[in-house]
Amino acid sequence: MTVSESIIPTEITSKEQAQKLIDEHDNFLFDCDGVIWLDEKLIPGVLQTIEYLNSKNKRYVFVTNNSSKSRQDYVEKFERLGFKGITKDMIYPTCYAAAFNLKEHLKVPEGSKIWVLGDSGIEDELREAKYIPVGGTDPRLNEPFDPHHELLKVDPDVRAVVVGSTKDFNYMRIALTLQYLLHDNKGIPFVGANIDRSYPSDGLILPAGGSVVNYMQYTADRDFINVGKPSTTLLDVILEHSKFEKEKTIMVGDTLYTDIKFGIDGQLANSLLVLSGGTTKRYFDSFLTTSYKEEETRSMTPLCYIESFGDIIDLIN
Ligand SMILES: O=C(O)[C@H](O)[C@H](O)COP(=O)(O)O
Ligand SMILES: [Mg+2]
Repeated sequence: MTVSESIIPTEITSKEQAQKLIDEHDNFLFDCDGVIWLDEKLIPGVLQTIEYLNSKNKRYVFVTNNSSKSRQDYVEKFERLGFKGITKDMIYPTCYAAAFNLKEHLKVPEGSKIWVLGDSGIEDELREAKYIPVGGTDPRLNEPFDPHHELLKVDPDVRAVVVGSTKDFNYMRIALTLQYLLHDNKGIPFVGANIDRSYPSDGLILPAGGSVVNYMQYTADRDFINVGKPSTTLLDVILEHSKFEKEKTIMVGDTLYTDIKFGIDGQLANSLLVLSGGTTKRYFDSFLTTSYKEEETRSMTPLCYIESFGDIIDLIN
C-alpha cells in the first residue's frame, strides 16, 4: 500500500485553514533549524507569526536536535533575531536532553567526568548539571593525531560519553572517543544527541549530529541512547515541564524521521511539516508515492504541511 492510499496530508494554503490550525491548538512545539531559522538567518514571517501566537495567548516551546548551543546560547540567539520573552525553560536542545538523561535516567552521580565529542553547548549544559566535561573543545584535541599523545591514556574516572554535532571532527577526537566507548569492556553509557543525517544551512546541506554519532557507533560497534527527536523520553520531559496537554498540542518541524515522527509517536494532536528546511516538496511528493512498510511510513507522515510557518501570518492577515 502506498501512503497516498492511506494518509493524504493537507496543504495549508487558505486563510480558513491557517486560522483553523492556530485556533485548534493551545500549544506549539517548534523545531528550530529549518523552521525558525537557517543558521543565523530568520525565516521570513516566522517572528510575526509567533507574535500573532502571543496575541492569542498560545503557548510554545522550542525543541531542537542541535546540541552545539546551550539553552542560554539560544536565549541570546532568539533575542538577537528579534524575539521577545523567550526564556531558558522554553528551549530544549539535545545538549540539555543529554545532561538530563545522564542525571535522571542513567543516574550518573554529580561530579562525574563525562567525555564529550561535540561542541560547547554540551560542555555548558553538563557543567550546569554539575558534571565535569572532558574532551570537547579542549584545544589540545586540535593537534595532529599522535598515538603516543598523553590524552590517549583513558581517564578511569570518566563515567559516560556524550556525542553530538561538531565541525571539529578530527582523528584525534575520534580515536579518543573510541577509547572511552571501548573502555571497561564497553561498560560506560554512550549518549547520542540525535540521529539527524544532515541539516539545511543557508544554501548548503551539511552533515548533522547523527552522522557523527553513527560514525562512533560503527567504529565502536555499540548502540547509543538517542536523547533527541523522535525520542519519546524527550517529549515526556517537555510535557512534564510545560504541562502541555497532548490533545491540544501540535508539532511543527522540517524533518519527517525526527520531527514528524516525534509528534506522531508522541500521540500529539497534530503534526505540521514545513518545506522551508531539510524536506523539499519534491522529496515529500516522492515520499508520499513511494510504497514503504505502512507502519514506518505512517509514523512519519504529517497530517498537514505548508511551504513555511512564516506563511501563516500572510494567510491570516
Ligand atoms: O547538526 C545538527 O545535528 C543539527 O543541529 C540538527 O540536525 C538540527 O536540528 P533541528 O533544530 O532541526 O532539530
Ligand atoms: Mg529541523
